[in-house]
Amino acid sequence: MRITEIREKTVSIASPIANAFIDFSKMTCSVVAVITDQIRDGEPVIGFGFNSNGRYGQGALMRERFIPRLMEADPETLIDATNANLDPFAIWDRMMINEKPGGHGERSVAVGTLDMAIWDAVAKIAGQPLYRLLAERYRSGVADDKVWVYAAGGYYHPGKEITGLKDEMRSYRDRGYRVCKMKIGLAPLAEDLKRIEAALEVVGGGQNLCVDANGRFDLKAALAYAEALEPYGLHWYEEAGDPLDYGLQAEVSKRYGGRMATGENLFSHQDARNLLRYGGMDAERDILQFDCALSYGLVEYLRTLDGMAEAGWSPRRVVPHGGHQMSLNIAAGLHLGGNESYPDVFQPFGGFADDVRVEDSLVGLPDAPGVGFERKAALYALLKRELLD
Ligand SMILES: O=C([O-])CC(=O)C(=O)O
Ligand SMILES: [Mg+2]
Repeated sequence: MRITEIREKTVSIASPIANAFIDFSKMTCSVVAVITDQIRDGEPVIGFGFNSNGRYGQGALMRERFIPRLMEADPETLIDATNANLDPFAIWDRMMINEKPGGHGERSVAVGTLDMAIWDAVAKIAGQPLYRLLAERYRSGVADDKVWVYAAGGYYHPGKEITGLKDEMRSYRDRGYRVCKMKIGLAPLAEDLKRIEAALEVVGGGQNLCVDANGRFDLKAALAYAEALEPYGLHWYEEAGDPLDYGLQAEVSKRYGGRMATGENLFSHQDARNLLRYGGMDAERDILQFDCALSYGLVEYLRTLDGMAEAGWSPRRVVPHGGHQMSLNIAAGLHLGGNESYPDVFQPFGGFADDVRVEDSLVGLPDAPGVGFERKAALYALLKRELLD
């Protein structure tokens, strides 16, 4: 059993939206195909991956380091003999050979993208949906059959007035989402409060609205927002300050009475552990948002979850960033607390299988081998066009 070829391409996911820190006018994304010599239904097994959103395509790192390391390895060393399958852990170790510790940045995205494709191939070789394979290997067999999801959007957009924001939030609610998320921090506080109050008119109360500052605030601004937000009783207040400023997070956690969420820009189990050690977050109340695609993949995610358990955190406190099917599989298979969803933005990467409906903010997963990319027609068409044709 061996990987015969790995292909990668950078594609555009540009759009006119902006959060408090970046606009997405030049946003790109890596897509990869890991082609194996295994045959299922008369076709070679191919695993697909992509790098979520918000970090740019990582083709150069893959081409120069990670793909050659895998292709130069003795194929026997990348096999899981017990399960007669590829070994994602051996593959991860091989990709990370001669990489120094620390400084987790763009390489974690390159490795996370390849790792997604490896797990897709592993589940396809096993003939199982990934969430079931994960539940069998790591959670005594039973996957969740439904995952809680919330609708993320509420971006700043040229020409989008308050009525546009309300229409957007209403349309998420009409599509079965209970909790919705909107951006804050690009407008001044007073204007953001008007936007929040408008959204609250349509989502049915503070418990149904999250706000996301995308790491924009210094301590003073983060606290000013915390004080202004607290009376609304929001579902959560996300990424107030710089993702690595655990001191700021600890101070805001201490002063804000509601739930906080962060972690989408922490890319290693060491960074996640530092957040839990020094960020003052509450294991009974707060939410962690690590995204496997950005943070060295599922192999590293398992280490992050182990670190959380050691610190007394349940996996139910994790609701990953990214709105993609890989995190949805991890959520169902490893019993996380839910998953982000982008009903409208970052298409065709955001969103789940075409025939999956959201009901009362819950989604099921398709009964298809792998991650389920083939069950999302627009995404599968893109992967095929860019990587296989
Ligand atoms: O705007 C972004 O970069 C995405 C984001 O923060 C989220 O989905 O929470
Ligand atoms: Mg966010």
